Amino acid sequence: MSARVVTGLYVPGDRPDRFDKAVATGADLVILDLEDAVAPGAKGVALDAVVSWLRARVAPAGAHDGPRPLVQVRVNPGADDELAALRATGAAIELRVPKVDGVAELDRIAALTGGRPITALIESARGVENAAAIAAHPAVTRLALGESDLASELGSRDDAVIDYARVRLLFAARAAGLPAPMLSAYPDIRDLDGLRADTERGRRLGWVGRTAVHPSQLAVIEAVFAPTADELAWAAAVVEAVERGGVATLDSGEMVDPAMLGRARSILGRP
Ligand SMILES: CC(C)(COP(=O)(O)OP(=O)(O)OC[C@H]1O[C@@H](n2cnc3c(N)ncnc32)[C@H](O)[C@@H]1OP(=O)(O)O)[C@@H](O)C(=O)NCCC(=O)NCCSC(=O)C[C@H](O)C(=O)O
Ligand SMILES: [Mg+2]
Repeated sequence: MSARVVTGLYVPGDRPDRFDKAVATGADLVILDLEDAVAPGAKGVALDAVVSWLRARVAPAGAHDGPRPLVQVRVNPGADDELAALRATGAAIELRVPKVDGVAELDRIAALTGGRPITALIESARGVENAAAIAAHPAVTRLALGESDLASELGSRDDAVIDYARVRLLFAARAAGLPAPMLSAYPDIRDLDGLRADTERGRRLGWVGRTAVHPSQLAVIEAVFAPTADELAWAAAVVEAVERGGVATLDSGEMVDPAMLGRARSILGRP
């Protein structure tokens, strides 16, 4: 996946009236949720709704440009019937697999997905400890962190606990050549200041993007990850100076060299 993916929006699978609305928000990623957003008694209705919508609205796998936004379906753990039904749609979706804590289950799931990319949602202490192996699995194209489930298991949502998990997943993802993960959903939809502060903390740790649970959160996420004018100017100066001659000194006095090119190019959105 090379296109920019910074904002994601979850929508419950049993709310088909909101699927097109989710797309219309302009989020880079729309996640149709069959797992925790759907009550146990509504799982079948949700799967039918998701399958119908995918058939009607999402291009087949292998179509030239793939769908925009990117569409993921979050399945239930162990729900092979869901994987089979989603595969049968032929739609160019990705799978978001929750509660991944090891690679054995990924081998089984990967065999059922028809080669569709998997985002492994890690939300347990065991999953965090196994993050490097999970990231290295050939079917996994992204890691994600489920902070609410993790906090439930650990009995703490303290910043130190969350940051530890965020750092572990960032290293695991990057060591496996995966993109930096997107931050977990921020559950308090009225607290946009809290969302901003927590997203800024995640950005400082190297995470890129965030999933939202309400459309009102998307603008905050987009703003936090938009490069500032200073960052853009710095990045342009680094690229120009280094491409001109290896080591250089910016007007600010900062020495720059090829080691800084990766960060500069990523700020500029260049490969
Ligand atoms: C959180 C919500 C239940 C709030 O719903 P509601 O109170 O009905 O919202 P509003 O009245 O404010 O809606 C205003 C308009 O916005 C549209 N809307 C709202 N939410 C969405 C959405 N998610 N996608 C698309 N459109 C949405 C409404 O239709 C209204 O439109 P209009 O009538 O035209 O004005 C609800 O937002 C919601 O269900 N959110 C998603 C919840 C979810 O999926 N949760 C699971 C993912 S997070 C998770 O699982 C955590 C993780 O695993 C972990 O462990 O950390
Ligand atoms: Mg969860």
